[in-house]
This record gives sequence, C-alpha cells and structure tokens, in this order.
Amino acid sequence: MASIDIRNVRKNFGVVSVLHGVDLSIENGEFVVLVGPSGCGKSTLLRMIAGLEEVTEGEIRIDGMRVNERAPKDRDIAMVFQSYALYPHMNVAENMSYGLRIRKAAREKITAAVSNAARKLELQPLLARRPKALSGGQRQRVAMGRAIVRQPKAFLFDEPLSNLDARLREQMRAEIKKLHRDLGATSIYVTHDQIEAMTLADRIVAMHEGVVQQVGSPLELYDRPANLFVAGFIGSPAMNFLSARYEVGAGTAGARLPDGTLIGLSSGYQLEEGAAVTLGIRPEHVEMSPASESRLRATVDLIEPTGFGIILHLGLHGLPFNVFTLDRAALTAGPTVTVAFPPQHLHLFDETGMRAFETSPQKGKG
Ligand SMILES: Nc1ncnc2c1ncn2[C@@H]1O[C@H](COP(=O)(O)OP(=O)(O)OP(=O)(O)O)[C@@H](O)[C@H]1O
Repeated sequence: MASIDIRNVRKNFGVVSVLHGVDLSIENGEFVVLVGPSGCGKSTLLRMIAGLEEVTEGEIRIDGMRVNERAPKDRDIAMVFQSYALYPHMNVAENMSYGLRIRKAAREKITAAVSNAARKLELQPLLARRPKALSGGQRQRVAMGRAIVRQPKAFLFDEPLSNLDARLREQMRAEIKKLHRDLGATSIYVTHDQIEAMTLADRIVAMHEGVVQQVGSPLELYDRPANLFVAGFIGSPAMNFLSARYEVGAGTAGARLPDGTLIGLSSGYQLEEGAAVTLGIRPEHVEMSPASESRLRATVDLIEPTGFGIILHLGLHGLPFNVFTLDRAALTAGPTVTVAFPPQHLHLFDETGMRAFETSPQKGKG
C-alpha cells in the first residue's frame, strides 16, 4: 500500500495546457475517484501517476519518493484499463501471471498468487481459456486479476467498466468495492459517471477543464457542492438552477425570483442585499402540491416513469425544471402543478458561481 502526493502538477501538450496545477494527497488504503466530463484531464492525471505521460511541471510522490523520472515498471503500481489490454495468445492463467513471470518470481509464488486472485474473482473455471472465449465482464475480471497478483502498492483504474452493459457494470462496480474492502489497497479510479464516483469513493475529486473543483466525501459533494459545476454534475437528475436576488428582511433572508416570488432561506448569507444569486434545488427535494405560501405554479411538459420513481419535466417561468417523486399520483399530473422549495434543501451560489457562505451555523440537512 502507498500514499500518493500530487503537488502543483501541470500538463501541457505542446502549447495546449490541459492541467493547470493539481494538488492532491491520497492516503494509504484510500479509494479516490477522479470524476468529470470528457476532456477535463482526469485520464491525463492518472497516466502521469502511472508514468505513461510526462509531468510538465510539479511533482508526484509515491510513499514520499519523487517518481517523476521513474519508468512505469519501477513505480510498483498496476493499471486496469477500459480496453482490458489482455494478451490474446495467452490463456487466463498466463495473462494473470505475466507480470510476475517477467519479474522472474518463483514458480510457487506465481501459482499461489494466481490461484488466490482467481478465487477472489471467481475465475478458477476459466483459467485455461483464451480472452476471445470470455465475456466482457469476465475479461475485465481477468484484467483485475492480473493487477492483483502483482500485489502492487496502488491500483489505478481508467474507466474500467465503460465497455460493459448497464447490469454488468453495476455488478462489477460492487465487485471492485468488495475487492477494495478485502485488499485495502490504495486506489485511484477515473470515471465520467457520477454514480460510479458516488458509490465507490472514499473521496471524490471533481474536475473541470483541468482544474480540481472540489475534493470531499460523496455526501459532502452532494450536500454542499462548492460551486455550480459540482452542483450540476453530482446528482441525477441534475440540480435545478434559478436566477434570483438575495434579500434580507426583518430577521429572515430570502431569494427573490424574477416573477416576484420570495423563496425563504434557512439562514442568512454573506452576501450584499440585492446581490445576484443562483438558487439550486435537487429534483428529489422539490415539494409537490405544497401548502406552503411561497409555492410556484409550473407547467407539466413531460412525465417519465422510471419504475422506482417518476421524473416530471416542468416549465417554471418558461425554463426547464425537473422534479423527482416517488408518488405515483404524479403519473397523472397536469397540465400544471404547484411546487415549493423546502429551505433546508436550498443551495445558494454567488455571482461568480461559488457556494455562498451562511452567516449563521449550518444546520444538518434532513
Ligand atoms: N497526446 C495528446 N496530445 C494532445 N492533446 C491531448 C493528448 N492527450 C490528451 N489530450 C487532450 O487533453 C485533454 C484532457 O484529456 P484527458 O484524456 O485527460 O481527458 P478525460 O477527462 O480523461 O476525458 P475522457 O473521459 O474523454 O477520456 C483533452 O482536451 C485532450 O484532447
């Protein structure tokens, strides 16, 4: 196991700068997920940790040792790719043992490591098969087995599940989580899928355009997103945003919508009276058919049953607005509905898109 330190790491491809100074400390045994939209630089960062990409500026340390100049094979880390990268001419056992064989490990050690990994990943019946005779999920399991047998200091995963269908992806996701629980190895996992990030991570690193936006536990990012990007990226269906002006009345703070409705807030904020703000509310937190005074009327544009719940696509002041509800009565909603925003579930962002700070202590979200 290893700790990994990333200090002010920058990456340029020619004149194009894709990482603008990343700082991150990963503890021994931690499962960290780098998440962000396509092109945000997460794979580049992972590849730099693996040694597959040069570091333009800054420093990467593994267990306190600078590794910038060290070849990938000398970093003692294993990488699992989306493409599996298995050798087609070798069977499963040979693929899994390859890393140890080229390091000239003792035969007994290799046999024990392969059978141990095969048992953990339920690959024993497949050891004599070639990759082409395996399903996508089985191939991905072999790729993980190959990583495990080396007992590396850390595992790096680059979108390992994106080639699998939805059901298999869920199953493999749980397997990776169990594997991490059993092995306790430091792991860095890259994905653009926020559900994968939420379910797997001890800590999530949300990235956008080569800059780390927020680092925290999954629920920290969900409950208190640091800015509009994280707020919109984490959570599905995505958070709704409304433009408003911040107002402070006699002891109460509110956000005034363009149509004049005042939305009550649960505390004051460190904002100027009249400041332009963005109000955020998650679809699952919107109250339907409320008794509240500050309710709003919205048009129903589309009703999407997901089985588990219902997504209502609404129009609020002509802008798209989503609600997620478990109440099946929503299936027959329309043509208009009333909604309200429970103050404890509101998020407020300032003009620059950063989360606004409360003036009074934040109460737990319920
Ligand atoms: N070898 C390269 N030469 C030039 N530009 C590159 C190279 N590799 C990556 N880039 C660019 O760097 C940026 C970050 O790429 P990267 O693959 O790290 O993004 P990502 O967040 O992992 O996206 P994805 O999920 O699509 O893989 C992109 O704009 C990409 O086009």
